[in-house]
Amino acid sequence: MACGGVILSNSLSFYQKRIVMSSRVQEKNGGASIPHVLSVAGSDSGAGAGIQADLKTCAARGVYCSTVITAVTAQNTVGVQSVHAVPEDFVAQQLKSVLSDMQVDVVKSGMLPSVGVVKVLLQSLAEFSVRALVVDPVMVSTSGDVLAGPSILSTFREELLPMADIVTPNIKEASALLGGIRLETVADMRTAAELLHALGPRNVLVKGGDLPGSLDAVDIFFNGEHFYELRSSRIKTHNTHGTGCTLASCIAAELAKGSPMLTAVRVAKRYVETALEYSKDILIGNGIQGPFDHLLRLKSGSHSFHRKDAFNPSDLFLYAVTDSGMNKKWGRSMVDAVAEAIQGGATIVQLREKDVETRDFLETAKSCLAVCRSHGVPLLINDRIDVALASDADGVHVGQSDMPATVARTLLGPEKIIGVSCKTVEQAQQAWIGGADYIGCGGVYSTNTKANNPTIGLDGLKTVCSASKLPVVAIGGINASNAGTVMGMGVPNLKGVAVVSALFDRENVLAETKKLHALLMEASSSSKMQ
Ligand SMILES: Cc1ncc(COP(=O)(O)OP(=O)(O)O)c(N)n1
Ligand SMILES: Cc1ncsc1CCOP(=O)(O)O
Ligand SMILES: [Mg+2]
Repeated sequence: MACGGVILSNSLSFYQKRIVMSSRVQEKNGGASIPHVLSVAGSDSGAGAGIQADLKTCAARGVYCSTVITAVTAQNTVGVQSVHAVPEDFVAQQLKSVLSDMQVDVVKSGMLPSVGVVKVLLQSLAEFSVRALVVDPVMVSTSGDVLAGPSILSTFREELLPMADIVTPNIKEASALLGGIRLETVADMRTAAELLHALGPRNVLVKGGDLPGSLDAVDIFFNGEHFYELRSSRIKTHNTHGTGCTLASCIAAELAKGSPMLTAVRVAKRYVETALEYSKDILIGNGIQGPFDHLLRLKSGSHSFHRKDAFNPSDLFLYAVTDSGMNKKWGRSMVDAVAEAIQGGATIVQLREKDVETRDFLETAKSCLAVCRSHGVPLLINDRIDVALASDADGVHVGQSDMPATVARTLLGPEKIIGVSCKTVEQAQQAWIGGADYIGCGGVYSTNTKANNPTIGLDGLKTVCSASKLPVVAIGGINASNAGTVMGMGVPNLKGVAVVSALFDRENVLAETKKLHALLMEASSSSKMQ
């Protein structure tokens, strides 16, 4: 592949391409480049899915989006009434117009209605290199209408997927791509992800939104080495038309901004979940599946531009609590430690700084917040409501002798996350009444990190979890040797573990976080199978 005098081989990884391409952009422009996604997809007249969803998603994520229209559909919230495929040579002309002129970072493909259109796209990608290709293998609309027939499957499998940096099928699409195999469980989704990966894409995300009988929406991400089970709460709403297009274009947008693949996927899932939650009651059209509001602005009575992401209990899965003493001992800054923990799989971060000056605490909070935000990971502040407010962190964690949850809620407002430490069922009940979002329960085991903290053991943890109306994270003396036991118990409401020394009183935060993440994944999936 050649473009602008730079040869970009398909065998280069996304990261290698990023380095080569960013130097090229600087050479060409001598200035800042604008993240740019090209959406190659069908038009949806109802504007919930397709090109329209991609444009709105990229706008919401601060990324420029150009468009190549492959088909024009007449559709609404009832279904697809008619499809008019754009002639292949005209698709080719659109691709040439965009790619020969503009610096596209990532191509996202959606509806590709014929083998000819797939081939035209692949030819264009051979002529004009881009950093990444995100393939949403659209086959059937959410209303059940066929958008790409079975004749295209072998071209997808043999020619398109090997070029993809990520492919994002739902269960039906994954099954169709794999010759109709039955996909009924999360274990089946893992198998499908592995089989699809063998067809050549660098990463696979099998979306489990249609999986029956699960409370959470579970997606399986596989990068050829590791599986990640990505959970988000299932939002009760009919306004889900266009979620697949939106997820894929948000992944493309985050990649265009420079995020690593897993981060892009996590951010995209959170974005879709936030938009669905925000839009769950809006009414557009008379059909059974409505569109949602990508820009979070249309709800009647709501005129605020910014709305924080809703709290997601699955964020408690691997909860990293900082300690500047430990990080100093190992010679690293707080920001570096937090960045490594997130890279290793931490799903939420709490700054717990007992002995720092307020001004330093605030500066650290702001720097860590920038890292957390860029990865879609919430940042909480321990004890200090003032620091949380001043830094605009995502919330606070308070104990039984800190600010009561009700007061914290009044000070912070409805959108911030509040966690409360509880050792007993009564405290858990109070936390719920006070408007907390989750409880931290422990110390489960003894620890040197917090002095004079009686342990409650696994039995105490089980008792509180079973009675709690809020999601729970376990804390206290948890490390690689016992995290599996804690998560493997499979008690109700227990969503994860919070750890300090097992991550930060170690030489290699990244490796320790990865190890703990893998152990938790294994324990939680085996407890679900019991
Ligand atoms: C997730 C989580 N759970 C419990 C605690 C302990 O909070 P607290 O009881 O207020 O004790 P300190 O951490 O402030 O010493 C926590 N920090 N995080
Ligand atoms: C803050 C806190 N609250 C209860 S135990 C504890 C300390 C947990 O630290 P570690 O994970 O190092 O045992
Ligand atoms: Mg406290």
